Amino acid sequence: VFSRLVYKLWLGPIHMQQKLQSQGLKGPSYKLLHGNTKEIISMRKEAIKAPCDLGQHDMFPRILPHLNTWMKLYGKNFLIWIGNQPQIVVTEPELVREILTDKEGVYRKIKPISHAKKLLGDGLVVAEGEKWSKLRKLANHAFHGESLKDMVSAMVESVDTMLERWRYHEGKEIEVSKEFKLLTSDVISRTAFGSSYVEGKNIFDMMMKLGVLIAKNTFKIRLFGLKKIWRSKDDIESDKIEQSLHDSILSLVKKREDKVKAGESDNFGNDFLGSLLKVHHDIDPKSRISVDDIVDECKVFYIAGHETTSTLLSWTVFLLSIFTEWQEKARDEVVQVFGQEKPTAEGIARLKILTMIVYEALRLYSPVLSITRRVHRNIKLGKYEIPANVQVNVPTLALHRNPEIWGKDAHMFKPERFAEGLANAANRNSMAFLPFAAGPRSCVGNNFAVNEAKMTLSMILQRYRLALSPNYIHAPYQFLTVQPQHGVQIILHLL
Ligand code: HEM
Repeated sequence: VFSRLVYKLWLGPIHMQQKLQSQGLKGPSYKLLHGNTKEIISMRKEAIKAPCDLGQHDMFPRILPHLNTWMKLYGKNFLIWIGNQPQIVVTEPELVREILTDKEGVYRKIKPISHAKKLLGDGLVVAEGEKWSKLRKLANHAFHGESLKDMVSAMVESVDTMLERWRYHEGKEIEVSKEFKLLTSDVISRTAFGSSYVEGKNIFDMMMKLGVLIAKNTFKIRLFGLKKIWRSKDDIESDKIEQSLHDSILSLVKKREDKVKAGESDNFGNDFLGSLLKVHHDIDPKSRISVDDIVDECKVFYIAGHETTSTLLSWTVFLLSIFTEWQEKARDEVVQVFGQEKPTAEGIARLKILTMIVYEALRLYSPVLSITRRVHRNIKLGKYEIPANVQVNVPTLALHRNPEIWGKDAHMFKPERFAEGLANAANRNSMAFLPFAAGPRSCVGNNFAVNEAKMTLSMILQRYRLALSPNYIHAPYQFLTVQPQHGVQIILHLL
């Protein structure tokens, strides 16, 4: 046991470090047990001590200061250590393409552990192989094409409910990031699960509590096997939350099933939950999914379906409130397309300026910071020979602000970059803009999120002129996604 431990914690990492360094993959040196996590934690603490200047839109040095420092020292691709786990940070677009477009299953998802496992289970975000194909097919159907068009009226209803609350803040300040959390929770509840935010409120509350535990324990190194003999206060709490979360989602599922059993409905419904239940009851056992799969899938869509989009909305409103010329342009376009009528799916697709603004917000304030994979077997990545079980980490923000791709003004808000469409931005480099990743595991909710954001912004712009409150403090920080730490305070001027 002792010699295995010595190998795992010291000789193995040192040997791996030499092997990778000899190929040119340099990086901060491995430290016993912690790897580089202590340095990472202290650099991150230091970087967020003071707020940013309002004109600073390059978040990389603030949110990922360790990568910013090490990129300067070690180049575009380098090696870091998360505990005794080697991780290669990759920012070269050609290598990123090899990783994200892999069809042979070499670059696999990392199975979440501890509190993250309780949040995501084994749903679509982490599933692999046949299970992934089955779940992805269901989600593709539920969140694309015609299904998306059918969701428009539910989205409009949710935005209407939010704007009703905003009436009490006209001419005054409102903190919009909280509002957008409520809104996006309501939208995903209505569109995917046929309920309202109020019904799903305890589910969202529990997920946020798990989110807090994940954030608190990120980079905490636990000795292998220790968990089996000693459980921390956070472990015990997250066990309890996981159980309650499971029970709450199950009761939502049962409610839908009971309606069919009682003859109140002749099918499980056309929304995402309905399609999951249909597959659960499929006559072909090979096609079926279990109840636990349904619960995990609901968890994934509750969390992925609202947290990211609310962050996107907060940053876009922040940007519109300081770049008022773009706010005016976007409003002119919205009024031209919809007048004062409610947005429609066809009209949303015609909003060119608003799309450019949303893309530029996603480039600068990308809600998801990085994409991580585990190398399943020995593989050649560009010129590097990567051994199995090494992780690769693509910090998408590093590509989004790369001046070699985007030009010297990469750190500035310039929606005109996207004037010729997504494919023609960034010198047609398709790996330069990755807010939704790319390849087979790219975001299944991409169109849903962009539609929801454009719909919400259209309805806000039809009614209000947005001005940034002097109380706003510019402090992007990471909590699951990249959030405005102190919210986004906006003054609403009725038009
Ligand atoms: C602005 C909003 C959003 C952003 C920036 C975003 C970003 C991402 C990214 C970067 C990934 C890839 C993660 C990886 O490969 O490690 C991803 C995957 C995923 N996203 Fe999103 N997302 C957004 C909205 C949504 C919404 C609204 C939903 C659900 C309705 C959703 C559901 C998912 C799912 C299920 C996956 C996993 C797909 C798979 O592995 O096959 N996302 N998202």
